[in-house]
Amino acid sequence: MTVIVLGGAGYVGSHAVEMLLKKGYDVAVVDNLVTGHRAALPLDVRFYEGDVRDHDFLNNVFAKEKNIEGLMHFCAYSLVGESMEKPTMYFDNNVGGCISILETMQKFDVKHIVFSSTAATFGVPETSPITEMTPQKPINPYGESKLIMEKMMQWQSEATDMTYVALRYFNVAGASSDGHIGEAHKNETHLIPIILQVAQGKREFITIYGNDYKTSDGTCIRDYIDMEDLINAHVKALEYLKAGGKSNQFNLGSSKGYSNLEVLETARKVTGKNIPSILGERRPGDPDELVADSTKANNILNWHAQNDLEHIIENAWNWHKNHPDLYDD
Ligand SMILES: NC(=O)c1ccc[n+]([C@@H]2O[C@H](COP(=O)([O-])OP(=O)(O)OC[C@H]3O[C@@H](n4cnc5c(N)ncnc54)[C@H](O)[C@@H]3O)[C@@H](O)[C@H]2O)c1
Ligand SMILES: O=c1ccn([C@@H]2O[C@H](COP(=O)(O)OP(=O)(O)O[C@H]3O[C@H](CO)[C@H](O)[C@H](O)[C@H]3O)[C@@H](O)[C@H]2O)c(=O)[nH]1
Repeated sequence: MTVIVLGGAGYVGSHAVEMLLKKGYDVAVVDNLVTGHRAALPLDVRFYEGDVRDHDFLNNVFAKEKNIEGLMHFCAYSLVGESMEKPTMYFDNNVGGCISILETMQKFDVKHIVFSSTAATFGVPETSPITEMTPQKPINPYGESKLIMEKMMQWQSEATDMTYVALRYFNVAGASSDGHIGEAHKNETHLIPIILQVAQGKREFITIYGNDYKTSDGTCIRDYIDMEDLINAHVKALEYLKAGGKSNQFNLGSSKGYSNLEVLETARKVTGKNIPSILGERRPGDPDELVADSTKANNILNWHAQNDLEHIIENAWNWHKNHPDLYDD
């Protein structure tokens, strides 16, 4: 039985492929490489290059991969700032891709899908930490597109016998512990990899966006989740669905928040580098604090984050040091 990983050449998807293979699953990967890297995948994995919005392409893949027990779906555009400038591009790819995937699942009677949602579906929450009962009120097209995807999955699961799990990631970071794959976004905007690029000497300084937020030191607070913990949750979610679990949604984080300055200090400690920083303006659309309450994932999936921020940065630093040019493609 096969698991198809859609978006498997991306940052999160490539770590999912690695863990599924390690655990003995048969894996096939679909990716159009718009932001992904072929080099992030093992050479011998079955790889289909194409766009999930292309119905004929996806039909051909599903027809070839006969015994599909489930999908993991990572394909998306996922930059908040870019989504504010190009909303239709985000709805086209994220929602359009989801329509095509759900239709193809139905046609080929594929029963289960685990997919990436995001803390960005919550917008600026009124309370913290954020549970699954917290109202979802996205404040940008990216978060809105992911909320629409969640709702499409829900309606489709009511209309057919497919089941899904939406995993709402908080801030994903880190790399595989053996150091051979890691975060290699073509257009990097995330805090930890940018800080590590400064530590490597590839950038002069990190700009910390704003210090007048309603937090202890004035900088934003985020909840960082380790890549390997995150992928573990995907495997548990797939097994939960295969065992007959009902469609569900889970918030995934460590349940502990770190301010941007605390992240910077931890990176200085891990790398032993000075890492110069300057203070900049607030970045539009940044909530003060996003911290997950992952009790539900613990109760139902028997999942909790095991690795702390220091471990996350150690693995990320290991990857960045050993891959100064990231992937070569
Ligand atoms: N990285 C984070 O902190 C974070 C947080 C919350 C949610 N997410 C979600 O997790 C998922 C993976 O994120 P990532 O950081 O690995 O991003 P990524 O850009 O590295 O990976 C996305 C992958 O999907 C592929 N893709 C995109 N559109 C496609 C299409 N139409 N057809 C085929 N392939 C397509 C890309 O080429 C890429 O390989 C995304 O859905 C993102 O929204 C990420
Ligand atoms: O150069 C930088 C980059 C980021 N930041 C700050 O660092 C914090 C974290 O920013 P990231 O860009 O690393 O991550 P986000 O919190 O914006 O977003 C990430 O986590 C979200 C959920 O929490 C969504 O899932 C989203 O897709 C994902 O990119 C924010 O306060 C941001 O302003 C800086 O100060 N300087």
